[in-house]
Amino acid sequence: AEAVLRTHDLECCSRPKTFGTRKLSYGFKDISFSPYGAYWREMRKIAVIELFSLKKVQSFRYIREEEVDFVVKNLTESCLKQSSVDLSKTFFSLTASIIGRVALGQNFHESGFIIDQERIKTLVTDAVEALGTFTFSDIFQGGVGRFVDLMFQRHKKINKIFKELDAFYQHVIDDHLKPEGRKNPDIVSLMLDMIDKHENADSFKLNMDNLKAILMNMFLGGIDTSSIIMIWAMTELVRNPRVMKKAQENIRTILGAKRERITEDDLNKVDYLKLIIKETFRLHPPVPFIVPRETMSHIKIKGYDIPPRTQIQINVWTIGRDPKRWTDPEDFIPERFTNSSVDFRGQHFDLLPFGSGRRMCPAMSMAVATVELGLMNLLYFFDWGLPNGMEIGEIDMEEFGNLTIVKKLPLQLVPLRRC
Ligand code: HEM
Repeated sequence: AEAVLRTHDLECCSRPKTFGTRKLSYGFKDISFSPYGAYWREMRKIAVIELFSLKKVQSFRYIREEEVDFVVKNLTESCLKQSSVDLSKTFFSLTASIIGRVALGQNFHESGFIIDQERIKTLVTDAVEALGTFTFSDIFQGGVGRFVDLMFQRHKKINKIFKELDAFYQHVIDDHLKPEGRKNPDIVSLMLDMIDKHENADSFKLNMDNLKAILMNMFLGGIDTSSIIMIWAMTELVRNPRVMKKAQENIRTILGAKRERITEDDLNKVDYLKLIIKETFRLHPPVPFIVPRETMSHIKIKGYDIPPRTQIQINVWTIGRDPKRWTDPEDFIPERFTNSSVDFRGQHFDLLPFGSGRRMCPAMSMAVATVELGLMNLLYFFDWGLPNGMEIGEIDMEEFGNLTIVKKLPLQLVPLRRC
């Protein structure tokens, strides 16, 4: 669709039934990414009010800060060896650790955890890819599509991934159900408390499947996306030394030399980094087609009639590079946002990395806090070089993926400790 959709149009859309819910409900019931219908309204209310509210995001601040400190410590060790670092891996590990601790109260670095980070990476990557792949049921709703998918075993791989994730969630839930099991204020503990409270409610009753659906949403929606935007931001910065230098000078001047730690108290002091993040979202939205929507009622766009239950794909990647909307759209120029009110919070339809309207990303504040803190630390403490005499023009910019778009080749850079 052209970028002419008004907020009202996005309000008239929900998720297509075939997206997530059907695909993921083959292996086991009711575990879904982005549920649809009346059920999602209750789940979304819980997510927005109880799990991703600003207060909750603040309460997990210490986890983000500790995990970013851990990255800085590891990078400092790599500096001593003067070796290159796989920043794609570093960022994935950072976001996985944060989500792991926020959601489950457990850390993937800890030995003895039932699943290691490499396996989580494989599962999350495969699951996101499976979600973004069209199946016959997407096109032929009802029995025919499902039958053809069954014939071609289109769901076999998806089922396998989701069964493994289900077993993992179940294990963590069982641990939380043991006496003394709910010692951390993590999402599993919070939801188990809610399930207890809801037990006698007349209306919507939360159950274990709802809890697993929330965990699935957090794992598949939160790990990949936040790491992707940090990878692209660092890639653009090394390709644009002027911007990198300006960003580092800005951060180091404002925060002063010899700081031992950068915390979230520092985030609002530095403006230029915020412009860099906006510019990265414009050129590299991690979810280029946002997540599929379906019209709930008849709507009219630019004179075209769109009937109910039509699948809508909104190409925010193209909107972000549209020469009618942006000057020099292919260039990385954070200054374009100086004195501009355009933001990514769902109100400006030129820039929609988190979507908009009733199904927009409920965890935007949490994601932005992670991205800002991570990048600010990397830019304050380190200078960054290319490995093995590589030239800027040789940095590979190929994209890869379907539902999320990642830099195809890992980003390898050499850190030099500065501050
Ligand atoms: C930079 C990071 C992120 C980006 C770019 C992003 C982007 C998006 C987009 C484009 C959507 C669809 C919005 C729409 O249809 O209008 C979405 C939905 C969603 N996101 Fe995020 N997201 C990010 C981080 C996160 C995190 C950290 C979490 C959870 C921990 C999360 C959880 C969700 C959930 C649960 C939905 C589905 C909401 C619904 O269907 O009602 N996202 N996200």
